Amino acid sequence: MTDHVLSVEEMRAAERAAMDSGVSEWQLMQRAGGGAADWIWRIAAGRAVTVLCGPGNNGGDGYVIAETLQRRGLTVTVVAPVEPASETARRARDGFSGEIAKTLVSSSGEVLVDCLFGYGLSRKVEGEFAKLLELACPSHSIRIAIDVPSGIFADSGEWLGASHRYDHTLALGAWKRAHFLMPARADMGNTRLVPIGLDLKDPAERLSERPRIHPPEPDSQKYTRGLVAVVAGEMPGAPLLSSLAAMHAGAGYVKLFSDHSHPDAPAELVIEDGALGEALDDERIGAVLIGPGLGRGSEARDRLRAALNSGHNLVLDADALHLLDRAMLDGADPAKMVVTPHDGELAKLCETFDITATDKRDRAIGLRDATGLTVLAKGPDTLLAPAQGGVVYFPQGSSWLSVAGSGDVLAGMIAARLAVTGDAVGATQEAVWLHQEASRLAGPSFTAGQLADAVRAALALFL
Ligand SMILES: NC(=O)C1=CN([C@@H]2O[C@H](COP(=O)(O)OP(=O)(O)OC[C@H]3O[C@@H](n4cnc5c(N)ncnc54)[C@H](O)[C@@H]3O)[C@@H](O)[C@H]2O)[C@@H](O)CC1
Ligand SMILES: [K+]
Repeated sequence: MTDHVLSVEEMRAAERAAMDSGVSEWQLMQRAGGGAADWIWRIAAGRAVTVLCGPGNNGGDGYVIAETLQRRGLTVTVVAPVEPASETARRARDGFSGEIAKTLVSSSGEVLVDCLFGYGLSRKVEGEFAKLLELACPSHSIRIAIDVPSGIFADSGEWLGASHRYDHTLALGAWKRAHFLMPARADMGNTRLVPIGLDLKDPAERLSERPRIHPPEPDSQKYTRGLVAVVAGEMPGAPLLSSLAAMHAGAGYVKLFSDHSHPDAPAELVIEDGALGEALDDERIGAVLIGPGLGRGSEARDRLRAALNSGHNLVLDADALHLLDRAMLDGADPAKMVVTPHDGELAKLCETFDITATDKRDRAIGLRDATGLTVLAKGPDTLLAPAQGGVVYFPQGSSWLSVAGSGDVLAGMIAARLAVTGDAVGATQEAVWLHQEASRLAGPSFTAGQLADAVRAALALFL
């Protein structure tokens, strides 16, 4: 299983379970160190390797890596400021046939392998360890972190001590939360998983699997293929962008409920003005999107109430997230709703619903638990807290997605996929993947309009 994302406690439990089933810690370390060495050997491509070994089993992995690479003919230097503290790490140290230095002798090198601390980091990295990283990281041209960069707290992704940038991070046995959370994620470079044969059951938290999107059924017609209603408000541009994205993301029919004139809208987009309550009273509607360009005045509030009371599947984004409160949710069905806050909107929602958590994952979970909503917390470390429980993480997306209107495009795609499938959690994941592929296809420095145009080609990659 490669999609589990484990907490430190769960990781320790998985390793204990492996040991209970007869696999020793030493065997696990051999698998971890041997698997990591395979990657490093390829990355190093003959260059000299410096391995930093800490006191715990992360350091133990380091000695296994060093011995494996040395036997394969690489020049290996091991630096270990302190003696191993665990029996298994001592055994690994004793199995290393080369010299062990206490400090870094040469101030420059080629490949750095950081095995000072893994998920056992329990406090800030200071003193000789901090100095060693300060010296070694900038002076090596390729930096590889084993399991997690030393100084990263594996459960939260925060740095305990100074941060350093790595080119590669090799996760051992299973992904940890830090592999998908900022700020850690930005400093890890390419991430790869080294399996060590753990038998992992039903993960509460996992990495989103690349989806398969199905073409319409042979007997489909425009209404059964998914009718999306995009509700506009004060500003005309954002809901138009959402509508365009929805049109390309597989919906059979997209209607924009707007009182603006929209001279730039394509002919295929049906624009209706007039009373919103009546317009939404159409049971063929598969999903409603409200929020982009909505505004925050009393009219916006009325439109949001109409959407919440419509009984349809609902995507709430942007301004709708500033207006939403407990009273508005009364009478609505949170199980049919997805909210898509970025960090600022998530903070506002947490204030509204009295959630005191400070980090992104805990806030998303807190909001989900307090409201029953499915929460997509957007950003460079987008994560999904489904109403049913658990957390879903995503592979790293393009940083070019940080452009105005990008969220409007994503919201439109979620609404489209939700109208097609009726499955809020599946639809949201499909849309995040489409968003990321569309950004790759759109090339660098795209506008949100160009991103929306690329959605159709992106969808073809998931059929
Ligand atoms: N337990 C197992 O079965 C396996 C563990 N593996 C490796 O073991 C790692 C976890 O091992 P450990 O639990 O020993 O933890 P670590 O190796 O991450 O570090 C723990 C040691 O460092 C000390 N320490 C923690 N924070 C410190 C700080 N800021 N300054 C100075 N000392 C500090 C602790 O007192 C302890 O001695 C994983 O990340 C992975 O690399 C792998 O070998 C796979 C198998
Ligand atoms: K490490």
